[in-house]
Amino acid sequence: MHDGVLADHMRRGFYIGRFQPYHDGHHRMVERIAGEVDELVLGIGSADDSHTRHDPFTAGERIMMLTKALDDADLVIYPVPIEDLDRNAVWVSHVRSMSPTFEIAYSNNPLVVQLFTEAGVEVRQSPMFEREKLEGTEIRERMIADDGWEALVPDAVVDVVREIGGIERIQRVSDTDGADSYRADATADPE
Ligand SMILES: Nc1ncnc2c1ncn2[C@@H]1O[C@H](COP(=O)(O)OP(=O)(O)OP(=O)(O)O)[C@@H](O)[C@H]1O
Ligand SMILES: NC(=O)c1ccc[n+]([C@@H]2O[C@H](COP(=O)(O)O)[C@@H](O)[C@H]2O)c1
Repeated sequence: MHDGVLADHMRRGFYIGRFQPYHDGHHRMVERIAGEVDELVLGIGSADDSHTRHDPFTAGERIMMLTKALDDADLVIYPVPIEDLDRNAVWVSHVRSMSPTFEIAYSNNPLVVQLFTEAGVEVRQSPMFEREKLEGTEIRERMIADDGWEALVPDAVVDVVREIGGIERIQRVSDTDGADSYRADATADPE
């Protein structure tokens, strides 16, 4: 089939987040997006970050979370890891180089909105859903306390977090964050 014909009938969106973890706020946003596009690229932002209090989960683990959570959705999804760059000015080109093509970008992140808008990409925002609790930072704090986080993420995400030992990991790395913990001698005297 000719590309132009396909584009006339099918819309593909792009939604990027760190998804640390993928939670019910993200899920509600994707459900809303599903009413507007046929296919959705899910950009796994800061893809190379993991094993810290702020970014506990690897790109692969985040792919598992959102793929399983969206198993029943009436939407074709393409999870694509996107590493960070030092230069915001070329970030949209970087995204495009990694992603299937898309017509609409979805984000509530002001920098992401700014960069896509400057690049001439249509950007759509959504309301924030129950933001007082549907926030990655709040959910990670609850994971560290292992108290009440399960109700704020899709059931499939609970399963993935349990499968990968995610609670033990975030508890452990949140104790050692700030130390150069990948170096065995990080706390040793440099002399
Ligand atoms: N509750 C929510 N309702 C609607 N959109 C949300 C909600 N939470 C996050 N988003 C949006 O989803 C995108 C990805 O967000 P992100 O992965 O940073 O989650 P977060 O909850 O803001 O996490 P963190 O606290 O770790 O920054 C952003 O555009 C963000 O504004
Ligand atoms: N210069 C860059 O690398 C650049 C610019 C804008 C957004 N991002 C990334 O896009 C993602 C945006 O997601 P959030 O809305 O979850 O913050 C983050 O991972 C952020 O680091 C990276």
